[in-house]
Amino acid sequence: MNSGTTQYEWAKTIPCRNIKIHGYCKWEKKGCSFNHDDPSRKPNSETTPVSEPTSASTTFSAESVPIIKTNSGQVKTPVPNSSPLASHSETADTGARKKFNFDTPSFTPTGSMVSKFADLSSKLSDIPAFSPSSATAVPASSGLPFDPESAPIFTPGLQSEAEPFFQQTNPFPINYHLYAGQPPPHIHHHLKPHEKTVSDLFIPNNLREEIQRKNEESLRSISVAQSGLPIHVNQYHSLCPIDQKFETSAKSFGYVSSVYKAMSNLDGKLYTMRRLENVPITSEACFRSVSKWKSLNCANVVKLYEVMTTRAFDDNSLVLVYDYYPMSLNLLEAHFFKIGEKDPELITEPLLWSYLIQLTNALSEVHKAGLAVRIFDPTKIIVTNKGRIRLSACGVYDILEAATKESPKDTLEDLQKGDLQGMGMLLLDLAKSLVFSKVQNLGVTETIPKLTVSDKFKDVLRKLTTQDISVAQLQQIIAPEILLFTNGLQDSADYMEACLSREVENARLVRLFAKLDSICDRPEFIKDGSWSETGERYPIKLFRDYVFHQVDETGKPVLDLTHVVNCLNKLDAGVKETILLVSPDEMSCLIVSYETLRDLVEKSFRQLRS
Ligand SMILES: Nc1ncnc2c1ncn2[C@@H]1O[C@H](COP(=O)(O)OP(=O)(O)OP(=O)(O)O)[C@@H](O)[C@H]1O
Repeated sequence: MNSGTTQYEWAKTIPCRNIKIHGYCKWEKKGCSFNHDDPSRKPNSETTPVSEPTSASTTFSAESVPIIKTNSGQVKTPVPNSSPLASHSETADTGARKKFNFDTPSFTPTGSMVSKFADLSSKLSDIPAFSPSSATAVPASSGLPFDPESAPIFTPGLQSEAEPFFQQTNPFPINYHLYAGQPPPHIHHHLKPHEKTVSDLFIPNNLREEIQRKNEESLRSISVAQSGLPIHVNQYHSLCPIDQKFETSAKSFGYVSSVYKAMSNLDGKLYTMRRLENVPITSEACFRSVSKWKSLNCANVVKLYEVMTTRAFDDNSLVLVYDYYPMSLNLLEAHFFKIGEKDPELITEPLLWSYLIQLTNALSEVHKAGLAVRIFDPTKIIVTNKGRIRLSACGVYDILEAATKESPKDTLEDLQKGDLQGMGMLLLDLAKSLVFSKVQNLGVTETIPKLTVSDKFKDVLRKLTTQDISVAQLQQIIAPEILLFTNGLQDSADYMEACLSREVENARLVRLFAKLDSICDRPEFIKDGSWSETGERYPIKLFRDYVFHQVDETGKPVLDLTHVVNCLNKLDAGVKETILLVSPDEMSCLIVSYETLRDLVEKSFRQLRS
């Protein structure tokens, strides 16, 4: 065909089918012989800017995501059967014109996303809002007009002409590394009051690392073939030695003992098993005190759950089951040995006061329960957290004594007095490590004056080790220090709460991640276009792209954590704010609110589960 000439006169009266089908004819001025005087056409419709929002968007129904087939055969954008768009004067009467056509003058990027957004932002008010409507899919032929090609990528924050980049809606500087180390302190100095680093969004790295290490330690396991341990001991399985020394000498209790981590088959929780080999348990009477120990709840005593005898280890073992505290070390290991890379922690006077207060608390509770601790061995007190100690082998002596003796030698009162003295001796031993001169061979009364601690602490040590003092009297003497300690505990609780509040969003975000990923791109539904290529899942899929797969004007991935967190929080909250979602090929777009998206996610996830 020659441009500008009409070759076929007979065709002049026949309406051009391109106009019927596509809304315009791109050969109109280039030689097309057919009649282009379609009364429904507006002048220059073929030159309408492709980024014109009125022709760029469509509305979308939550309950039913109607389906349109594009010319390329792809099943595409949903169109509602009743929507604000239907009453739009231009779109209502030019339904056919706005169907997508590959021959439509193609969208030409204007250089950057900035200009695209700038065009769009001024027209935002023209984009009809999404309103959930019917649950029935609307066939393509009855679909509302939609020109996907002219729908630019859109980010809701781009309302301001002056601030066109969507990243600018984000309140924080971008940091792509979730777990990047803390920036050097001087960086903080230059931050404006409203500015934060990504690390401010999460719990401090050292705390996170500590918790992760504990989790790792909890998950550590060893095969039965390697450990030579039984597959299970009653309901406890997955036994793993905690004490790595594998010593077989009888130490603290006069019996060879070992400590294992084990999982209960009943509740799936981890417990600590203390096993003593070949204990001559002859009757149930040996376990007389066990019920009292089991009912004792104290923050400074490791809780005892169960005591049993077993032949699972091919001997007559006595097994005591306690709470499990991953990564804990006993006092000896914590302060006097280098364990792996960890140097022993220095003992200071504030730490000694803290230990004294915690042990006094333990004694007080134990004595109130009509029991006695009886052992103040530094290996039988564990440090479960920084500065937090717990008595770890309670109840063992009571059982051993009952198993080996006819009747107890000491009365409960004597044993309880002995506890105070035992505690004093333990603290004295710890305090000795502060002294550089040789005090090891001196008696108690000569050693105390040589200690490099305050007079008050020396006085307490003297009272504990050489005088008759009750727990109540001790509590009175150390009351001011208890208050100081309580103050520190409250500060620590506040700090932990603050850390927790930083991470509190993360749990719900993970749940959302899980849901989104469970719904989108399911391999078994790949052939079922109605699962995620159309229908109710399609907006979810587009939303996922909107959150995670944004690119900048050069096509480079935009890795903006704050955008991800913002979007997911809004989705979780189901806010009414609407966003425009555009398919990766820019052929489909839809406006949908977070509220609707949330309902869709919930509904689709429920469908998966049903
Ligand atoms: N409840 C517990 N949770 C976690 N770890 C614990 C617990 N009780 C003890 N441990 C740890 O187990 C390890 C061994 O403990 P302990 O020294 O009491 O056992 P042992 O060496 O077998 O005793 P013994 O001195 O009688 O030989 C220590 O590192 C201790 O911190």
